[in-house]
Amino acid sequence: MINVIPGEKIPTAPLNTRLPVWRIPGWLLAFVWLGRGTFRSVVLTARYWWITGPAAASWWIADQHGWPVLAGVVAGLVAGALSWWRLHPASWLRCGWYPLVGRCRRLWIYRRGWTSAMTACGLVGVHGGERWVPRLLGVRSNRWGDLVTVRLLPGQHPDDWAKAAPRLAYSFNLREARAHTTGRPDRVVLHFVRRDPLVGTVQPFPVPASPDLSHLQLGVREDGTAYRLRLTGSHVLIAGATNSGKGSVLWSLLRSLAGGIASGLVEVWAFDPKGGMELAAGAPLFARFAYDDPDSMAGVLEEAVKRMRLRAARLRGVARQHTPTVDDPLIVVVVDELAALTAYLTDRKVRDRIRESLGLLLSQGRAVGVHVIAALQDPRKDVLPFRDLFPTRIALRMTEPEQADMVLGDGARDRGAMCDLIPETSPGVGYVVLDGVREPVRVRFSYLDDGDVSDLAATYGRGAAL
Ligand SMILES: Nc1ncnc2c1ncn2[C@@H]1O[C@H](COP(=O)(O)OP(=O)(O)OP(=O)(O)O)[C@@H](O)[C@H]1O
Repeated sequence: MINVIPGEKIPTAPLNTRLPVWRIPGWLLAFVWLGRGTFRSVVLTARYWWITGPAAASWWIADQHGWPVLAGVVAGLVAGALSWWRLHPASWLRCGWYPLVGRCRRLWIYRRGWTSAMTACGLVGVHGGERWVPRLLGVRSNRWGDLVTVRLLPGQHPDDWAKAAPRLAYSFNLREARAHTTGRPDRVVLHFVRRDPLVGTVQPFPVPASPDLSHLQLGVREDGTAYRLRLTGSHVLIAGATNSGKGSVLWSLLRSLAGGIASGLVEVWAFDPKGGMELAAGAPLFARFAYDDPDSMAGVLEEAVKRMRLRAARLRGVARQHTPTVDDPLIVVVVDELAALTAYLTDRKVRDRIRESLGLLLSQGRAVGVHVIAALQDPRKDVLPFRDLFPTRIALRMTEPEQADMVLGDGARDRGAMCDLIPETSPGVGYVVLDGVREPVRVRFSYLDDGDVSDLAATYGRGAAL
């Protein structure tokens, strides 16, 4: 029997030639090895100049001037570093300490275990019978973690690294890591978390007198920097299981707007279908406050739609984006539990009225300064039509792995949004997608206790409850 394979055969070797046998003398081999060894030593000396440079200088000083002089120079350098740290800690940390930590961790932690970690996590490529390990390009450290830049191998995608990131973290004896894309398509940055800045409660931030609607500070990111939300031209959906801290997101947002509420530039219309439990303490901050009675909530929402339509008619042909003024303020519609209005209501007529109004506000409100901020416990299909109308989405702790994708978009969990793994002991921690950044970012929102909420209402409230 003959096997006939329909295809082109790839020759094992393009040209079969028999090479003559060369006899290489031993002295030539020794010479080549010596040359290679010298070249490698020079490369290593140059690469690790920050170790070889000071070592050579110390040796020279000790040789030329003796050990006491070397001890004096070292003491002087330590004193200089200490005074720099005392006088200007920020620049010392940025330009002195963290670069040194980054170099040491690159050498001692990442370089040492690199090949074994890459192999164990399936990131090694095989080509022509040889194994190729991705190149480690650099390590930058800060107070909270290390940013490790890596060059991708042909055929790799940043998603491969995002999936492997949790296992890489454990390979380097850390708990968390995330992979981020960079401006260059051949690189990824692995963010290894050494100390979690989100472990402790984040205190409320100072209230700006006039809120910057494109940079409202609501929390802290896992690299220790501030998380700022862009409300201009957006609606915000906050999803999370019960006790995940949805209230803290709402209150952080209301606090960041409080200066505008007091000056009349911002009007908050609050809806608390759970009977006013969550939002009642802030009633003086709200221009409208509807709770409990679905019929009255439907009425207030219809009023918001009317305002939006009048404003849209006024702005048509004049401006493409509304600018808030005291006479024509920004309207922020806050809904504490969206599904209670759109899915769980038994009165079908009222539910349809509410659905229609919300749909109109969400689809037409952004440009005319009417923004919806809604919290949601269960991001299932009942609220699906509305979910897609929220450009900004925040996913707190969830009960099911697939819920992160439902809120933040397909593939969000694979890219690092492990909402189901957020511990119950970390309320207010969640994931957000930032403008222009592919991978979700972990943040913790500031927490206002009952006293903070009452103070906020007393200081910035306008007292117009329905
Ligand atoms: N950002 C935060 N930092 C620290 N603790 C928080 C934070 N947010 C909430 N908590 C704590 O978690 C508890 C539950 O928070 P919260 O009521 O905001 O959750 P929720 O998601 O709104 O719950 P529910 O769905 O039941 O309304 C709070 O009483 C508070 O003790």
